[in-house]
Parts: sequence; structure tokens; C-alpha cells
Amino acid sequence: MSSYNEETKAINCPYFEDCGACAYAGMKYDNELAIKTRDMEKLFKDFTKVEPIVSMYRPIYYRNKVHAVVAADKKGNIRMGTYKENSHDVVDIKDCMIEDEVCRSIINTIKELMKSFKYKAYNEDTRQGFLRHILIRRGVVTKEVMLCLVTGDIAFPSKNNFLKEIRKRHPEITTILQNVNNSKTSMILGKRTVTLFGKGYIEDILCGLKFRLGISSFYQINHDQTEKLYKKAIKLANLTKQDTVIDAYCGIGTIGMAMSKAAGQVIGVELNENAIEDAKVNVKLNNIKNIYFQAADAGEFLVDYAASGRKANVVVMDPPRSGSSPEFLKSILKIKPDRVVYISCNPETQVRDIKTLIKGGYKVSPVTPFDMFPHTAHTETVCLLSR
Ligand SMILES: C[S@@+](CC[C@H](N)C(=O)[O-])C[C@H]1O[C@@H](n2cnc3c(N)ncnc32)[C@H](O)[C@@H]1O
Repeated sequence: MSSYNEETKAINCPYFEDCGACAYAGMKYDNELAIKTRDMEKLFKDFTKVEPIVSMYRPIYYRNKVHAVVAADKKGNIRMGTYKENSHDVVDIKDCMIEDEVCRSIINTIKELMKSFKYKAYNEDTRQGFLRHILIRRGVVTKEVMLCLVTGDIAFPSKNNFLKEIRKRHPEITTILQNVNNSKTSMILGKRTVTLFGKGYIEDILCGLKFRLGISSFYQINHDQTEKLYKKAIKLANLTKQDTVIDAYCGIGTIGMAMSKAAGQVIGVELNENAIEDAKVNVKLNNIKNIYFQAADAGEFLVDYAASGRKANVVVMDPPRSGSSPEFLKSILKIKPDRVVYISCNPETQVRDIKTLIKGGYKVSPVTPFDMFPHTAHTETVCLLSR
């Protein structure tokens, strides 16, 4: 069994070595925070100072999105969990200190039901079998739960009985989806998704705003730390009603919408069309009038934006782990916004991108690290670049 020490805020986990997610399992939380701060100081030492890391009061059960790979061992026993590092062996996880407890208990129930319903785990080599992945999202404020079963085929034996049973055992589930993925791929989701029960999405409240979340859209996995991070980003942006803000890599529109009250207008740009669909609904849900969204590659969008001579005073960017693109950064240097607020889940690519902006005339504020992923080796950072 995994456990948490209330005094040291350390977690202990029997899967620690095989799973590999929690690099700092077993360590006092204070020591972990000191290591993360030191790492950030090293990384940013040539450019700027690092502020104290923003930590969690109770750093457990924070992941509001939980994923389990489903597989069978040589004896045919079902295993549900995560891939061992650099392998396709599945670590069979029964409990986890960083995942939402409700999501985890639903996964454990599905494992039990697979036996009684005689469902087979999907086999990636033969591409046979039924259940391949389980993906669950829970609204931290609304408590709505979305369960997505990723199967190798659309055929779902005893579907109605299964749905009845899982809903009886977990009345907290508000919607159930089936996604079909029979491709040789490391991607979890395939192209086809059908709603088996409920609305097909959940809602959650973040920074006082309501957000609709689909299964494929990005949503920060640590709700409480995200609110602190956005608050800091809004402060750094120092907005007025005269400002035009570009929210680049905007996902379902969370940051841009949180900034819209203080800004003149906001333009959100995001590659994932489903996320943009959610963003457009979210604007209506919150009755926001000064924001619009475009589905596009952020780099291409900004190249066109710069070429058309339009201006923006503020750019907020929150790219994926790979960071931003040279075209995007080049266009920033053309548009010359006064302020660029850069949020990153991979400070190494952030440093690379910051170097380009500094060469182009920007100065960088102290960086604030946020412990968005306690016990793992990851840190989120935010800073302001201004000219
Ligand atoms: C770290 S998430 C940030 C999302 C959002 N800002 C939030 O806080 O919820 C990065 C987002 O960038 C999107 N993305 C990835 N590559 C992109 C690209 N080339 N152009 C635009 N968006 C992209 C992803 O789909 C994802 O939604």
C-alpha cells in the first residue's frame, strides 16, 4: 500500500521503482522543494533570479486526470497501470498517492468487472482483445466524472449491463465515452469517440469561471496550483482595458478568459480543434464578449498576424513541453508586444526560447517556479519578458 507522512509530506509507494513517475517518492517534501529550486536556479542563472517555489499544502491526490493502460500478463491476468520505463510491460497499480482517489477506485472496479464480464485486455502485438486504456477526468469543484473506455473495436459485448453495473457502483460518474483505437501507436486516443452515457463532457470551475472539458482537450491536472499560477500570470501581465492580448497555445481558453475582465480584447489560438470548440462554448457559458478563438498552429497564426500589421500589447504563451517554434518567436520580435508572459511545463525549452527573445531586445523578470507535479521531477515556471 502507498502511504503519506503528514509530518514530512513524503509519500511512500511500492510501485516507485517500476512506475518511475515519482522521482522524489520517499523524500521529505521540503527537501524536494529545495532540489527543485536549486535546479531552476542553475537553469536560469545566466538570465535572471528565481523566486521561492510555490508549493502545495497537502501534496497528494492532485491529479484530476488519471490514465491506466490495460494489458494481460503471460498467465492471462489483467494488469492496469502504467508502462515500465522504456518497456511495454505494464506495472499493475492498485493505489497511487498523486492520483485523484475517486478516479483510481473506478479503475479498480473496472478491473474487477473485466473478470465477471469476461472482457479481454487488448494486445498491442496481435491487435486483438477488447479494453486498451481507461481515461478518467474529474472536475475538482463540480465533482463531475468523465470515464472514457478506449477499446480496440466499436463492438462492446454486454454494453448495457456493463454500463448499468459501473454506474451502480460509481454513481458519481456523470458521463461515459467509448473511444476506438486499433492503431499501432503510443497515442492513447483513436479518432472515433461515441458517448455511451451523459453529456459527453464534464464541467469544472477554475478561477471563478466555468469550463466545459472534452476528453481530448488539455486541462491542467493540478487544479489548486493552476489557480495560483494563473493569478501570478495575470499579475505579471499588468493589464489595462487598452490592451490587446494574444493567448497562444490556449487550450480550452482558461488563461485568456481569466484575463479577459482586465483586458480590452483577447485572441486565443490553439492547434486542437476540439479544444477550440470547447473554448467557444466556454465563452458563452461565462458570457464573455471581448474574446475570440482561432484553431491554428500558433507559429503560423502569429506569422500572418505580424504580416497583416496588426498589433498586440501582451502575448501570453503556454506551449507544450517542446516549447515554442522559431516562427512564433520571430513574429513576436516583429509585433513587439510590451509584455510577454511565458508559462512553461518544461523550463529547459523555456530557457532556449527566452534566449531568442532576450537577443531580440526583451528583459526577463525573476522566474517563479510552481510545484504543479509534487513528488515527480517536473516543475512549472512563469516569467515576464518586457521591452
Ligand atoms: C501546456 S498546454 C496549455 C493549454 C492552456 N494554456 C491551459 O493552461 O490550459 C499546451 C497547449 O498547446 C497546444 N498546442 C500544441 N502545439 C501547438 C501549436 N503548434 N500551435 C498551437 N497550439 C498548440 C496543445 O494542444 C495544448 O492545448
